[in-house]
Amino acid sequence: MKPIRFGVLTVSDTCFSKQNQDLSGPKLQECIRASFPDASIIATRIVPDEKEMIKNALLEWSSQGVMDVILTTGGTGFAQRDVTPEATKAIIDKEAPGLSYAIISKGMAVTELAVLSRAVSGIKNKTLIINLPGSVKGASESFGFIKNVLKHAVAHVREDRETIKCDHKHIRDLSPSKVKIHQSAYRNRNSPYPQIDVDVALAMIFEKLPIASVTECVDISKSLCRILAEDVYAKEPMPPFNASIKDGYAVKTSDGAGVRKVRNVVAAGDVPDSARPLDDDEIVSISTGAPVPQGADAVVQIEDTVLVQASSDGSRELLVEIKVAPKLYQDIRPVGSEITANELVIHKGDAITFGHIGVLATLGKVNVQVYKRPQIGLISTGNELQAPHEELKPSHIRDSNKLALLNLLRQYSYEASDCGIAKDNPDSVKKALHSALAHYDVIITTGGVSMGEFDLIKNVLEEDFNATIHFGRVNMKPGKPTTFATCNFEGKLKVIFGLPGNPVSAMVTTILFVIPALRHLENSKQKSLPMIPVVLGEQFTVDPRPEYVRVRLEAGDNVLTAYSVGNQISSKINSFINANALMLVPSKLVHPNSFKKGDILNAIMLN
Ligand SMILES: Nc1nc2c(c(=O)[nH]1)N[C@H]1C(S)=C(S)[C@@H](COP(=O)(O)OP(=O)(O)OC[C@H]3O[C@@H](n4cnc5c(N)ncnc54)[C@H](O)[C@@H]3O)O[C@H]1N2
Ligand code: MOO
Ligand SMILES: [Mg+2]
Repeated sequence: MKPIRFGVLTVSDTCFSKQNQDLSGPKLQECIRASFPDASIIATRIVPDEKEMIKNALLEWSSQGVMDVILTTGGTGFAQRDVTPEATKAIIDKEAPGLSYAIISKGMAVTELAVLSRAVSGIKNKTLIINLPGSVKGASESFGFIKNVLKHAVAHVREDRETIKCDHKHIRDLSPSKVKIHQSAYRNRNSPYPQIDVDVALAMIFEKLPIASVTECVDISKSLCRILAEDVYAKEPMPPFNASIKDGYAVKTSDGAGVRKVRNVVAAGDVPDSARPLDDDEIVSISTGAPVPQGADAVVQIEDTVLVQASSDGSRELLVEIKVAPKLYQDIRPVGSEITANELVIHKGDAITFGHIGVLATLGKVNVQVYKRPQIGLISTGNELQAPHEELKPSHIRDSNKLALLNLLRQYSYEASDCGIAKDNPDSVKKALHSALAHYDVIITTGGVSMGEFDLIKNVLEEDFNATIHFGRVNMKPGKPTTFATCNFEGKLKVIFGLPGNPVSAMVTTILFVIPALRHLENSKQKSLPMIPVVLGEQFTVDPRPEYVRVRLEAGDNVLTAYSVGNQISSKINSFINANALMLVPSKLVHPNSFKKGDILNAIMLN
């Protein structure tokens, strides 16, 4: 469906007369942008509590066919001058009372005073008009109560049958999950998923996921870490003129050493007099970065000169002695000596660093084409989970995975959105996944992927979303039950990483699988994180599974030495506090004995 086009009309005498600042209008714009990122806000306006002026604004906006929704804020109360509902009623073709009813009834859960609203909603031409309260809190809360039905409402007003059909399918899809857990006595006693190696799992991810072909234009200031989708050429040479490398004097080498007349001063940014090239025995006082005047072919640094005569007030140098005979072109950066005009300076496929951004700024290129990134949603699962700010109830723990993973992703430059906490029952898992799949391309869940009767992610993905589970177990410690699946949701390929619930397992598998997958999806050349050799500072025991051990690397003479941060159990989230690397200790099946102090293994740097 085409993005929704909004108008926001603030109705207030005091805001109109500028006695008060309009806060509700801007707040509603913020709410619109947050809930409908691709929507456009066609117009905003402030009118006084005058029925005719409100009517005129609504009529003007709804007659042009450019606005789908007009939100009004203010003038819905019992005061004598509150006339927004009357103005709205006077111009609409049809009422849509359900919207106002929803606002009032849901508002009553917040404050009893919501019953005092007289707000009206209705349709004029092809525009839906909704009255919202005047307070910032009331306006934003009320918008929150109806925002979920707006898309569907607009589709109806536009008579967009395709969207309506699709929305109805959504609603059907939200029927209870097909997964039944009452016969759990007969559940699998062994995992049906083969335990594959990490590199096989990674190869499978790269094989199943497409690389980005769609690009978007971004401002260079927002392009850090993005993958460039165009070759960048220089329009102009750099430097654009012959520039001095030193503070000193622009001279003619043919004059050699000796006393010279100082003709004038050329500072950085000055344009030298091109009509009068430098004469013999003349020099020009010049700053670093200033253009070298015509006729000069070298710069002599001030350290190699002596003042011979100054003006009587000391403000100007008249005669200066050049002590050392200059060499041709010394201390001059010739035009184009760093970048030539039309040169290919940055290549398509590069990951943009601060250095690239500096070059782009130099070239005057303010926007660049980069590959589109997937939108990422994060779901925690577990009946035991509470939000970090909550007092712990018996048998509960706080959800640490959500914030740890959001920020781990951020550390690798990816932004993800919080898609809530699902309970360990099929309906709740289905609901959370459904809403995440509707909004995001890559969904990361934590918890619920192992062997327990309440580990439901894999079943719900298969049964309710017809997902293909490409792998459901990996030969690694921690992270064994890591699950990778794809599904088709409304014609789009969606990617699901079902990560183990144990906090360390979730973080390690994000580093090993999710970051490379995200990089692959955005066409990055560097997918997996590089491993570097490190020297063991102590003995490390071996496990049947290849183990990713949190270690502290200490820099010594040309080597990094690894020490364990202690207990490596996958629930111990604080083991990340002193760790700066993940070191791979190969499986006992490959290397039966412990690794000794001085042995060399490979590690991924964490920070
Ligand atoms: N019979 C078996 N049991 C288990 C196996 C197995 O192979 N056979 N594998 C173990 C391994 S290895 C792991 S890892 C865990 C993975 O468990 P799940 O992914 O099913 O996760 P949960 O059971 O939901 O939770 C595990 C653990 O993590 C805590 N948790 C969950 N979510 C969060 C969160 N958001 N923040 C903080 N902590 C969280 C949860 O309370 C549990 O303690 O399974 C083993 N079992
Ligand atoms: O794989 Mo689990 O992550 O060993 O604890
Ligand atoms: Mg479990």
